[in-house]
Amino acid sequence: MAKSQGSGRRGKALRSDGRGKRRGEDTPEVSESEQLLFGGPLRYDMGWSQHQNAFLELNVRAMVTRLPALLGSSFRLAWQADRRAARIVLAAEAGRGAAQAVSLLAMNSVLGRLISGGAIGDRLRGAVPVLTTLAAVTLFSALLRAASTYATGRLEPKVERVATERYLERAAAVELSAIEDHAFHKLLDTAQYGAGSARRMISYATRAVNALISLVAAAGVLTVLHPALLPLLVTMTLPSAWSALTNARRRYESWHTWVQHARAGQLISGLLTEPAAAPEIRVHGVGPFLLRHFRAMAETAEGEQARLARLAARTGLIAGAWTGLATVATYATLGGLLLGGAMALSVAGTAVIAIRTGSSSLDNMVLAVNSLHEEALFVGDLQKLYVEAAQRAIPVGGAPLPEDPREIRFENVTFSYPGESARPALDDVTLTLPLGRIVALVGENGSGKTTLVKLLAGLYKPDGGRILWDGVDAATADRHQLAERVAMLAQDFKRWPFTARVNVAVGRSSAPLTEERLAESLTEAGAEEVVEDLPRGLDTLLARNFSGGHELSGGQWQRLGIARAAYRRGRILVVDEPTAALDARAELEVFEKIRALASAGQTVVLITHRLASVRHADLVHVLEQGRLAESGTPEELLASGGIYAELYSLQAEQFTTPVPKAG
Ligand SMILES: Nc1ncnc2c1ncn2[C@@H]1O[C@H](COP(=O)(O)OP(=O)(O)OP(=O)(O)O)[C@@H](O)[C@H]1O
Repeated sequence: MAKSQGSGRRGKALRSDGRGKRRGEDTPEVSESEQLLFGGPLRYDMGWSQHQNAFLELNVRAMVTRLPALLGSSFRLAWQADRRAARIVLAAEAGRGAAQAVSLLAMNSVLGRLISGGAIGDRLRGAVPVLTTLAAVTLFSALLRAASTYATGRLEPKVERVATERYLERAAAVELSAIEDHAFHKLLDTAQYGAGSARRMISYATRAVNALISLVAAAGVLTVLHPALLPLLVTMTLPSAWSALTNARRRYESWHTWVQHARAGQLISGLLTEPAAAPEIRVHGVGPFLLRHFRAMAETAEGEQARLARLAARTGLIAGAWTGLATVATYATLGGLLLGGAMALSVAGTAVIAIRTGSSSLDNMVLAVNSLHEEALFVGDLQKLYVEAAQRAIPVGGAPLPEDPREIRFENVTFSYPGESARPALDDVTLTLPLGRIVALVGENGSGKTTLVKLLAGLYKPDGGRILWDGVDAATADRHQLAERVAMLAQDFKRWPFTARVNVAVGRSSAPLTEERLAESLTEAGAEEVVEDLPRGLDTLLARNFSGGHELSGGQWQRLGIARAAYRRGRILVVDEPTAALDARAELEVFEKIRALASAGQTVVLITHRLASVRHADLVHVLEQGRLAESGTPEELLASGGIYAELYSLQAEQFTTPVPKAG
């Protein structure tokens, strides 16, 4: 990656993973492994392309013109995080620059006195006051350096924390549709590097400011000594600036080209160690297959590193030769000025020191600005995310929803997921969910049941039609209130890697945890036994990968999930396939519990394929291909001989049809 200094996560990604064979130096091909994983050479746009060319356009002129903007944005980041520390850094760095100018002038005076005529003792005595000043300035500069180091050390983690917190806060506040949107997710991915970059920008900006001030000091002193000396400083420093920029640009280009390869390598190494893949890796012997691909990728990565090293060595040689020539020219000019009597020996001595200081400052500045520019690209992604996340945030406020609505009505609701699909997930659906009852949603796979409850919970907005809570349109309602009234046990509910207690109480994490409510919820869900069997009861960590962690079976998790939904105490309880992982006895028990919840006045919206369990529902809506096909009580639907009756008898037949004898 194009890191000019330090390692950084992006540099690491390329070092550990790599690149494939090359057609030419700048047009690398993609390895077989990469094609295997992503289905084609570099078609997978990683989102980096947003600033792909920004860095490639960078040259000495661009670097200089962009410097004020870069320093400005670093300062803004620092200012937002800690104003006091930002002021200290700025003042200390300005002070150090001034101290450097004073030191150079003092040095000139010391040399002048030492070289002048007279007894050596007198000359030394004459230099003492200036030497004392020099010592005081050096001490002052050291103190300033310490202050700057301390303040930068305080600033950096704060800047990163502020940026990360804002990133996470904004990411958590966007609509579900944004999280599921491929483009937004890509931005989320890219922007995650922004906070680290913001942190690094602080130290690079400090270095750049410091180098800039000492450069100005050295240049100022040189101009005072002799106007011909300034161009010499520039000539000596240009080669290293060119070499630093060329190498950085190459690394950046290489990283852009190989970022996907790096990700593929990481993906493979992750697969080899993750617990979820472990059984199949062992039983199906997938390990050697994955390892083979990993090795191939690592080898191509090494090849890329070698190529970059070769080019860097060549550039270094050219720059070294150029610097050597420039140095000879500089000293020859100084010699000429001395010989011609245009410059005193003491001035020449100071000039040599100033040129050395100035050229090392310029070197440092090039490196710092180079890195600053690169980090700024990633901070730019983060800022873009902030803006987009704010645009896609769940709205705050809205019309109040009735506390205890009598019914929720879907009126001609149509909804399609983004992307291509043959038909809408919900197509002109009109139905009613009377509150305080059990309403079952039934239908074949993909008929739109889960989509319907997601719309009910406000996770998506209808493309057409309305969802009315006693006449209040959910689209304009207060989303916070809407979520408050819903408890949801999704099909793929989250198995939080926390304790059993937290896994239940997370159902309402905004309120303080109450043991009484926890115990009630466990009873309502029939999950007491699950907890009793845990080695440390409710305090057992449910994350097998941690020491002391424990894993539950699918059915046990499902009971905890029901307990979580019960703990939430939402007016409407949505349960999507609550018994899929339960044994027959547990299933009966869970439906009993759900019935009990409904008779306590809670509305239950139940999605299940187990039609025997639907018999106890007050109302059944049957969906087919996104449309409402039938509605009624289970008895009415059975009597009408429609889809429900057909699915019901298919399931019933499974138990009554004799199993054909083998052979
Ligand atoms: N997040 C999503 N993005 C895109 N399409 C989706 C998404 N979720 C569901 N779909 C599509 O929407 C349609 C309805 O899916 P839905 O999950 O609502 O069906 P379902 O009736 O709950 O199915 P099942 O019984 O299998 O759970 C399907 O065609 C599915 O492919």
